[in-house]
Amino acid sequence: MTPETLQREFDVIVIGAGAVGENVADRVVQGGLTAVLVEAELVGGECSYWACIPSKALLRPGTALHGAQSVPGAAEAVTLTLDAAAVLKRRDYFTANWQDDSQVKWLEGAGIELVRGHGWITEPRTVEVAGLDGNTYELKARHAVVLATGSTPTIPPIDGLADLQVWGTREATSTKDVPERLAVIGGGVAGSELAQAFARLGSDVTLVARSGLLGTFPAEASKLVVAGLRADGVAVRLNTSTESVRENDDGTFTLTLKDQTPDGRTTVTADKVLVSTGRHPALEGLGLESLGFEAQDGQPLKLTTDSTGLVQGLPDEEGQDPWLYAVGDAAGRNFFTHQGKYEARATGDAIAARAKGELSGAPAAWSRYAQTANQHAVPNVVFTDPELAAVGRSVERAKRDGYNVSSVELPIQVSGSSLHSEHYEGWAQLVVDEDRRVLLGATFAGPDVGELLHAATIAVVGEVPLERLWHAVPSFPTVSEVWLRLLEKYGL
Ligand SMILES: Cc1cc2nc3c(=O)[nH]c(=O)nc-3n(C[C@H](O)[C@H](O)[C@H](O)COP(=O)(O)OP(=O)(O)OC[C@H]3O[C@@H](n4cnc5c(N)ncnc54)[C@H](O)[C@@H]3O)c2cc1C
Ligand SMILES: NC(=O)c1ccc[n+]([C@@H]2O[C@H](COP(=O)([O-])OP(=O)(O)OC[C@H]3O[C@@H](n4cnc5c(N)ncnc54)[C@H](O)[C@@H]3O)[C@@H](O)[C@H]2O)c1
Repeated sequence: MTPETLQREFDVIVIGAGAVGENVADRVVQGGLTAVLVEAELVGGECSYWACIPSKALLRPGTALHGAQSVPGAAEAVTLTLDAAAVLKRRDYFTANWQDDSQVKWLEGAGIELVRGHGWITEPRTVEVAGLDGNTYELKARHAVVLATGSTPTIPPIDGLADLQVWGTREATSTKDVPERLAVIGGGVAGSELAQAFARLGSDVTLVARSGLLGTFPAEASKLVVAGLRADGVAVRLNTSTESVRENDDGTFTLTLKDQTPDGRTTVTADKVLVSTGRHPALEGLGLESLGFEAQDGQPLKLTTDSTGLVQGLPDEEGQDPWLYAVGDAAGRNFFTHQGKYEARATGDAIAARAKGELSGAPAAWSRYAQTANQHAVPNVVFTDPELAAVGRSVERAKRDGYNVSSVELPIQVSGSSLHSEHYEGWAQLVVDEDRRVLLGATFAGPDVGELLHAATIAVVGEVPLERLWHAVPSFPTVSEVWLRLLEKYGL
């Protein structure tokens, strides 16, 4: 077939059909507009095939097994270790074997068009797509173009690394085999979760963190995860930088680590090396330079968006609505699926409202068009065992933002936690705005605390006065009773 150039017009063009792009398109169509999604790989994006879903599928069996092993009576019934092949098979099920048919079907049902290929902006409201079918598509947007292109791994400048075929999180989450020895560089969320997943699947894991583990959490919380990883046999090397990585003749890798040993250096040999040292917005090759956006100081390009996701820095056009938006990882504010989808809902609704003349200028905070929670209440859970869960401001962040802050902390020791498992260890913290006596943030660490988080998110978003929160009685005997203990310790 001779390749063709096809011209199409839509109300809204969304580049990137990850969870975030899908949600923008859905809201736009629900708002009465037409939308096309442009996707270069799989509809569903990183989260469905290489990130949240497969990583949680790899973690959950180990957490379930450890849960049973931690309860006398059940522990006696557990006589074997994880069946790695069965875990990988279940992971394959959750990623639909890296086929996106069901997501495509969903798009069809939702009335969203799909063009498969790599897209980039050629001029305002115009996107060209090098179609995977060999055709070129020239797409025009009557109202908006949305960048929902996700993020790409940031590769650290470690000697030797650039030349080697090491694992990123994609290779780790989609692996068909469990390596005998795995070295993980990066002590953030992905590194901690995947180190534990592979340790429990049978790998001999070394996790190298240049400072503390999970450094964005309070130290009392993250140290419980360090203990959990070490209990699973992970060699957690804190305050250790990776000087070089080399491939050996037998295909294994040797890392030279700079640490506090008398020699100042040690080496670790592994069959696979996972690099999980953060991500940055995927904004390259999108034609943004033609609009005047340039990367600064050798750093990856970053955009600034307003509360509706509108990209800042483009000239106003007389009589025209603004047209360029960025959401989810591409917007570079939060790298979480749930928060990206929240942004997508607000952005999709704002685009539809602007198109219908129902919204002009900036929307009111907390209206359906504004991503106000981004400033106050971003929840996140680290799915290690024990888990970490946090929402809102930390004490340090609240102080920096000028709040009159106090905090209250406790080990989680309630009837619910004793019943949950033998030797339950947990920690909880509330961050309080003393002027308004409302919560600014909360952190929980411990087995299964992820499910405690939404109560805290509601309290922060609702700005529930502590005196009223006191009347939210946690059921007995749940781990949630830690809320009562925290409020009592606070003085209520
Ligand atoms: C290992 C790992 C585990 C994670 N676990 C969690 C978790 O448990 N919970 C959580 O909330 N978050 C988690 N995250 C973060 C989460 O995966 C991301 O925040 C989320 O995927 C972002 O969604 P998105 O739609 O913005 O981007 P993506 O899912 O990356 O989708 C972007 C899409 O755009 C496409 N694209 C990019 N450029 C173009 C182009 N020029 N033309 C056409 N298509 C293009 C890509 O192919 C991709 O499909 C995890 C991340 C990692 C790495
Ligand atoms: N459960 C979840 O919600 C979940 C799970 C995994 C990933 N994610 C998201 O995916 C994103 C990427 O995850 P991630 O763990 O790669 O990022 P991250 O930002 O959580 O952690 C990156 C880690 O790498 C370290 N690092 C950076 N440069 C380094 C260098 N040169 N040498 C050694 N260490 C270095 C940082 O200090 C940090 O500890 C995160 O922002 C997170 O939001 C979320």
